[in-house]
Amino acid sequence: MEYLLGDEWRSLRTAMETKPALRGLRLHRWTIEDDSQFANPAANLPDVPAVVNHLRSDDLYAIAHPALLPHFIKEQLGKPVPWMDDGFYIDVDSNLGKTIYHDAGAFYIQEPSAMAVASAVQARPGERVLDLCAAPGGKTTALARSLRGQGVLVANEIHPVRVTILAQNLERLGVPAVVVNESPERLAHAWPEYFDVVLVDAPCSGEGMFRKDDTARAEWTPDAPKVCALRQRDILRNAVQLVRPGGRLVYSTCTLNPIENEQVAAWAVQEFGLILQPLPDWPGWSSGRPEWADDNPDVALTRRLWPHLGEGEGHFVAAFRVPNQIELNPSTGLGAVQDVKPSNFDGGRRALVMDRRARGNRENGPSKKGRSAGNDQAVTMWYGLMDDLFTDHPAAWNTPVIRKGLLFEPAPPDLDTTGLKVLRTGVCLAELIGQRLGPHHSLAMAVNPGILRKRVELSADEATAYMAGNTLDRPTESGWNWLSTAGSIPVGWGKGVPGRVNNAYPRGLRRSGLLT
Ligand SMILES: C[S@@+](CC[C@H](N)C(=O)[O-])C[C@H]1O[C@@H](n2cnc3c(N)ncnc32)[C@H](O)[C@@H]1O
Repeated sequence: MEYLLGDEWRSLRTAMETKPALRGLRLHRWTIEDDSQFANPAANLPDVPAVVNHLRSDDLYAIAHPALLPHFIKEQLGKPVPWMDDGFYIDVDSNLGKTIYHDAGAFYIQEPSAMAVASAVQARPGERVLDLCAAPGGKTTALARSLRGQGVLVANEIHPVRVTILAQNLERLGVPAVVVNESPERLAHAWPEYFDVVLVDAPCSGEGMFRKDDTARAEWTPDAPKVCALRQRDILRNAVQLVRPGGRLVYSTCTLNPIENEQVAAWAVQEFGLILQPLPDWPGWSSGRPEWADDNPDVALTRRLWPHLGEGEGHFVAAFRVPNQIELNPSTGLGAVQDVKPSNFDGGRRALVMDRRARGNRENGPSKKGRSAGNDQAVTMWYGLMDDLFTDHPAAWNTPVIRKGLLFEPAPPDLDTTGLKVLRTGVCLAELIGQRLGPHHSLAMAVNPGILRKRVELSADEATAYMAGNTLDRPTESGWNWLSTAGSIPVGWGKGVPGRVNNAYPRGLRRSGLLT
């Protein structure tokens, strides 16, 4: 970096060595945009169904809704992160991660520069979006919020342990995504050209995280950038095949060297004919450096977030449009990875023209696999449970997918998941406990409150007791009740019996002493 940056190197070094890493959060279930209308705390909270309708036309999830932010949260929000709606800086010592609001998925704690990535994706309601390297889920949850519950969201993570952390975070934030544990290559074969937009938030050498993360520093080696760049090119080769003609591909890293940044972006332009798209100039963002790659002037459309120029850690983002017809290099060759000192790319490329439009997408109905008499009985119980819980429900819930005693929302009808390692096809709706069927915690976190028959709003102290696993001593309607706090932020299910509410909060999630 000293060689590349010249005099500027000293500022970067000082920023990395002497300034603390910055922290941030994104409000997920609250939004600040309509906050003014709730300026008077005595004013009634908005009626939930009306709010949901305001945000969403015909879908049934309620990821974000305007509600009064508890004081405790509001006073810990610093200045807004300019490039992310409802993104804020928070104190480095903030204890917001130890609150009931955190465990209720009301916000996601995310490093401010990392928020740049979802903002560059610009997912729109109704789009088909794939987050290809998704764990632990920071970007997936932001993408979900942009989609407002409309469209298709698939989150993939190749690592078998990290994918479960991803699934847990998506459950907590009520994100109804399909979650898969696959290699990009297998997905490229399964879902060619299915997505409007694919995000590759690539595994990288992590140099941008050096002041935040000791492990990133400890694991770095001089070879890391080149090794990572080969992997990044491999992932991109598959990612490109997942995007529909004319769709978008966003590539990001949290590292500083150009081998994994400008040079990968320039390579993708050369290799696949991708077209770099402009990205905004938010305060502290700067252009990518064509001279650190192949001098393609379009590389200046990529964006760098430098720790010494902006308020956040180091990041790189490139947004591409995928052309209508794509040329793939038939060799397995991922191309030579350049040294830091740029050399010219080999322009002569052997082209294999794939007519992407000829292949089309495969249509298929819900899988019949795994249906048995026991499953039919579970579905009958599920219909009874739905009548008990809801006044209305999405049509897809009539055909749940049943696996290992759990009932899931089916995958979107044109997304064929046969043969793939799928953790969930959508929200987990219910679980068999012995001979009985109960609503799953994921459903409590994702459901639109407007369709529920029985709801109980808990005080902050009651929510703390509930999340620690306690029974609530208060009368309520008998049977399953949906419990919420802080103006319809979900906390889970409780079963009403005379004089009290029995606790159905999953044992693995219980925590004592959460703050309010
Ligand atoms: C930078 S992290 C993703 C962070 C995530 N997008 C977020 O915002 O929370 C990169 C991820 O890529 C995964 N990964 C590693 N090797 C991979 C490969 N060959 N193909 C796809 N993903 C890979 C890692 O396990 C890791 O979870």
